[in-house]
Amino acid sequence: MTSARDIRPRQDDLAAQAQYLATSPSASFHSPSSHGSALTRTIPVLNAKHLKPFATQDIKVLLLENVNVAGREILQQQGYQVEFLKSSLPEDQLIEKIRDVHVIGIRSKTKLTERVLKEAKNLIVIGCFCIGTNQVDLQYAAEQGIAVFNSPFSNSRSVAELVIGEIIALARQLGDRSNEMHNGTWNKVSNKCWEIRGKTLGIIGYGHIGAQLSVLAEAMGMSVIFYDVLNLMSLGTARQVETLDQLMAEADFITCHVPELAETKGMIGKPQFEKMKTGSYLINASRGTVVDIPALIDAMRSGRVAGAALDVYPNEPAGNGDYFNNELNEWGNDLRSLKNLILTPHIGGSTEEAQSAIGVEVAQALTRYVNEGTTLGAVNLPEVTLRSLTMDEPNHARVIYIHKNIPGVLRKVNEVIGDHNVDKQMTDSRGDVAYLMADISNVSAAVIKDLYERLESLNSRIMTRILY
Ligand SMILES: NC(=O)c1ccc[n+]([C@@H]2O[C@H](COP(=O)([O-])OP(=O)(O)OC[C@H]3O[C@@H](n4cnc5c(N)ncnc54)[C@H](O)[C@@H]3O)[C@@H](O)[C@H]2O)c1
Ligand SMILES: O=C(O)CC[C@@H](O)C(=O)O
Repeated sequence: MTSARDIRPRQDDLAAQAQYLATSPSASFHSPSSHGSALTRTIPVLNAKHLKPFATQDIKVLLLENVNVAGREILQQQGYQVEFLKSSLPEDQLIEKIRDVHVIGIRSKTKLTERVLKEAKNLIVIGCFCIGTNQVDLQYAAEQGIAVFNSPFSNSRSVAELVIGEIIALARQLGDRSNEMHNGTWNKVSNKCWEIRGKTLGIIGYGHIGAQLSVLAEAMGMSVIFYDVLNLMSLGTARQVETLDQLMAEADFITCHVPELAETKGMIGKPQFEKMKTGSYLINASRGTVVDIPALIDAMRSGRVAGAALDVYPNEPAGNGDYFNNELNEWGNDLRSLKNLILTPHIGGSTEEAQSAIGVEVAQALTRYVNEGTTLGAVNLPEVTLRSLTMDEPNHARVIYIHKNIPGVLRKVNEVIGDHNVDKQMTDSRGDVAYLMADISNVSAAVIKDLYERLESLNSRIMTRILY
């Protein structure tokens, strides 16, 4: 039995359910991941009972944007109905599809706005198979009781390696020399081509990617400075600077690794370019809104910026093809006309290693959430977990009550569950939303139905699920 959102309860009695669970195909769920994924955050319980709130084949999953096969397989092995599409969908088609599904998996392109999520009447969980979660209205999702998971660092190394490659490529004008050779021109020059040894790298945003990059850059003889809103421990001999202006003025190479936020929108614009040293370089592999591209074009034309690498853009196509044109971004042709400018199609995290690690990590988080209600790693709900029920506890039920964080709720919930034997319980809140999990023993199907209906009738209710 689960939420009022219309996933219907199985009619089996509990004994039959236990029998079904014992032979469930979900054994892979507890197998260890080779990439140290989120799974390692939970302690596996021997003889754990796999809670299945409903026939797994009734769970509908929509995967967009070519989610990696490793993730797809984990969801398919659960018995869920998995629909897979290579690209994202236009909003009207997305709304049509999302009405029907319980789980959606996306990457950076699909925008799950309030308008889209309003139509998602059955949705219980969103998986962002990437780092960024700016494409989802996290607050609105939380208010609807929809959990959101991502993969916080599985592609960080891939991005850091790409940036290292770009620093050298820009310093040596590799893109231009290669283009010339492709066009039959031999142009053997050293003018304004540099070693990176001894140069200063300025990192904006010293999180997972920025810190990884810092270590790699120092290993190649660069000096590293960084700017971050948080006061952070510097790795190696890197040095935190106090202002963005200071970083812009000191660095030879500047690279952006901040999330898309209201405060980071247009954070590198005309005033910042004017602070840069003449002949310095800019790299952006964070989000397309962080750099003002017309201002970059001006700075490159004036010679202030000697080269740049862009991996992300304010508007990106839904899928692969001939779409990077002026219709998408009006400055496209101006950008293409510039020398020593590396343009890549948002591939910072696109390596085999990163994509399969992300696939496994996010698919496991989704499976754990659907089957056990565990929110560890959720980016918009409080992190709540209870140790797994075991096969020796066949008549237990797990109550999950997602509710508004208002005074007096726990008293009312305890009036409902307090007549039963509550083995364990955990509750936590995050902003306006709270998440309660309680394991109750010796319950019959009739009791479960009664508990469910009483919790659903409370005015604090956002979503009730009972797993057994
Ligand atoms: N190109 C790609 O394929 C690709 C791949 C992965 C991530 N990304 C993007 O890169 C971003 C950074 O990734 P991460 O894993 O390093 O994130 P992170 O959260 O680990 O680090 C971000 C850092 O930015 C800092 N920050 C936030 N706002 C800031 C501001 N206004 N000024 C200065 N610093 C600020 C934070 O304090 C934090 O230290 C992601 O949010 C994502 O959008 C792109
Ligand atoms: O794979 C993607 O679409 C996004 C990659 C990257 O920007 C991320 O946020 O992890």
